[in-house]
Amino acid sequence: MSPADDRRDASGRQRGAARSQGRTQRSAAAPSQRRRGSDPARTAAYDVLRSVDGSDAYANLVLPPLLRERRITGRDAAFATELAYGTLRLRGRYDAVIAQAANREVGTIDAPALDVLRLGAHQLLGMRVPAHAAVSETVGLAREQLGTGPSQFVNAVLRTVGRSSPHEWEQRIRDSAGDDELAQLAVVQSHPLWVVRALREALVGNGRDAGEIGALLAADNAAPRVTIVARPGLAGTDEVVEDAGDGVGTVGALAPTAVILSGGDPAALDSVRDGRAGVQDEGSQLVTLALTDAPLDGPDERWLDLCAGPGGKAALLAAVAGERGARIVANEVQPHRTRLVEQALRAVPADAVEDVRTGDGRTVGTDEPGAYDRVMVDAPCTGLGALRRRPEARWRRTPADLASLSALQRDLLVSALQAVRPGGVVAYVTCSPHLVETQLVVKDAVRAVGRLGVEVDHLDTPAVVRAIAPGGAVDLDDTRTDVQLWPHVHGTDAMHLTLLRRTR
Ligand SMILES: C[S@@+](CC[C@H](N)C(=O)[O-])C[C@H]1O[C@@H](n2cnc3c(N)ncnc32)[C@H](O)[C@@H]1O
Repeated sequence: MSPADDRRDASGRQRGAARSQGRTQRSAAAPSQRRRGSDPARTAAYDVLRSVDGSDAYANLVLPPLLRERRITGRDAAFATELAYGTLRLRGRYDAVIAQAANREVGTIDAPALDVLRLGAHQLLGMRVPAHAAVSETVGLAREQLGTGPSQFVNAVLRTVGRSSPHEWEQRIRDSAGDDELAQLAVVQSHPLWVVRALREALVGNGRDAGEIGALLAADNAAPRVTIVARPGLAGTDEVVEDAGDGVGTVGALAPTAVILSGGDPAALDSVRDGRAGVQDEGSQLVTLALTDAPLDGPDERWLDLCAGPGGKAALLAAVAGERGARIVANEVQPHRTRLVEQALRAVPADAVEDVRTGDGRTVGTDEPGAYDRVMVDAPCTGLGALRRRPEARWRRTPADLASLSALQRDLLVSALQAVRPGGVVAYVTCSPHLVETQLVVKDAVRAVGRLGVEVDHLDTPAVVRAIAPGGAVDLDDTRTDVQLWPHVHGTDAMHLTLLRRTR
């Protein structure tokens, strides 16, 4: 268990460069508000955990408006974010610690008290907040939210947690998981066991070493870097780097459109505000550019994004289409997400966008057979490749999701292969490396369209991807025709990409 950062002040806030340079930014709340009751940042993190547990909310949708509404900014906002997201990611690990420290199953602890304990455990074991501050502030939160009785329980359990080091707790919870190495990894690296097994199979199925599983799980537990896409023809990477300020932005190593930020608020950048750039994982950029660069036979004028919401890939596709004199149709099944696509496309020249529409992508292939030159299928999936970004997702998904999602994925890919004309190309993309959602879906869909008289070639996807990356140095399995990216190898989400060219 490696602490996220050990430079914390007595209240637990990170002591960063800004502070040493005298550029500290305090909460916008008045001092009287800041000190009244428990700490606003911890209360915000607690409220996020309660919404996630109690109302099935998504942390990344709940936290930002809550911080804005309570006027929590600067270091306090960063602390609340790390506390909420880190606690959600490492919930499995902390529950094992809490069960031992409380000497009872976590299922017997009231859910609100358990959330407070998880927050306390993350401060003590994951954030290296000084023990006295972590315990007293968290007990104060428990007293305010739950009353005196529960706060005494929280106090006793957190004192026990704080008496041992992160390393000692790791040893204990590993021992409690028995002899199975994957079960030990599941508890120490805080992933459901079925996810650990599926990710290990995905590594092996993509020609990687099963022994990488520990590094992959650890990478899922680290906060992802903020990555910006500079949309071609609208903004250059140099412009975004300059916009980000001194030493904050560096150009990505994988996608020529990517800028990695070391800090700051991406929404504050001019280019992001006006839609010439956007926040987008570098792997997502790479797979999108791969579709635009995949070799095709014949005209290259009309592109389709079949599952476009909220529009990150559509905006990149449209920017490239604009440069090449092509135009895109963006389709999305959920009306509110179609509106997000429109918003994402606001800076793209109007003649690069033919239509943004709401519809079921599964019928496009029969409604408009052979109508497109390039088609993106960024299919709805379990998101097991983006666990860094969606802190609670790993606890929500179940193996049962795979059956319904893979049937939908297959139908969407079949539709795309009918919608593309012979000679055109289709990109099948997921932010999951699960073999059922990737290799098996492609195999099933290719077989299914074969029965409809549609034939396809597998393009050399690694070669297309390598040609895009500056310097070409991407660690890929060249014995395969598809590409699987990994957080622990590429620093991206675990995006899957298969490029197919229709031949008949
Ligand atoms: C992985 S997301 C796409 C992300 C998007 N390409 C981006 O980069 O912003 C999958 C999308 O597919 C949509 N979807 C689900 N079922 C669909 C269907 N039958 N037809 C079209 N879109 C569908 C979901 O609503 C979701 O917005």
